[in-house]
Amino acid sequence: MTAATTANGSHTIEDATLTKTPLAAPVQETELFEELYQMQCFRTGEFFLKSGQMTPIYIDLRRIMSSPRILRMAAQAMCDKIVAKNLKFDYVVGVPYAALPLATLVSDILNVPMLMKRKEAKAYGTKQLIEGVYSPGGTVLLVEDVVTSGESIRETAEAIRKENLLVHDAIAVLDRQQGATANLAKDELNFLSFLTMEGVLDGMIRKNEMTEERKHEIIAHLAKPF
Ligand SMILES: O=P(O)(O)OC[C@H]1O[C@H](OP(=O)(O)OP(=O)(O)O)[C@H](O)[C@@H]1O
Repeated sequence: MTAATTANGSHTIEDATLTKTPLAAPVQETELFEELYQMQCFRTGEFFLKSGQMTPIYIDLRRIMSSPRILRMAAQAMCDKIVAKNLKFDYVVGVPYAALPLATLVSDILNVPMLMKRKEAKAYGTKQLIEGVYSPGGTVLLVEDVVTSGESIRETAEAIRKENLLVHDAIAVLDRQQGATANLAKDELNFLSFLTMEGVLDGMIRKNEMTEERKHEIIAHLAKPF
């Protein structure tokens, strides 16, 4: 391993001994839905989101860290999309906190270095908001678990751009389809997801846990501004 020092004293780590982990067979949407369903990641009822909005369906992907196999499958699904879209980046950053385990695996599968963005800078130590080894001008790919408004991605991109890093793309396991794509485009962020809310609701219909009528009610509810 070699560490190259740049003009401002930051480093890049180059490890010629690392090779990319071969990608497994592409993950299918229905396959990942089934695993998330079995892990009880989809809950109907009344829940409140970060935005304060009530939602009749809550999607909790934090649960999957308790299954290394499913966590890896979700990361692999994003990697399939990253490779298919030919996204170019030098670092992977998870949107804290829920996406950190996913970002770690994306970094591992694609053999691209990871950085970590803190929610708040510490008042001691180096006081850095972005942890890890990087060079200004590098490009970051943001990784999320579930996206609602896209605000958490936007905040993370803003902090990263302040460090003179570039961000063009963000990818999530699941898009709740509540305006994130359009919101993020305003900040010149291209947003992709592997699963969608509509896909989840269709999966729940297949499980006889939802009717078509209820699906349309939920989609109409989620389309309301918040
Ligand atoms: O698109 P948004 O409207 O920003 O909502 C999505 C964000 O909300 C959740 O995180 P949360 O804020 O609950 O924090 P956590 O990841 O620390 O659990 C989720 O993990 C996303 O980061």
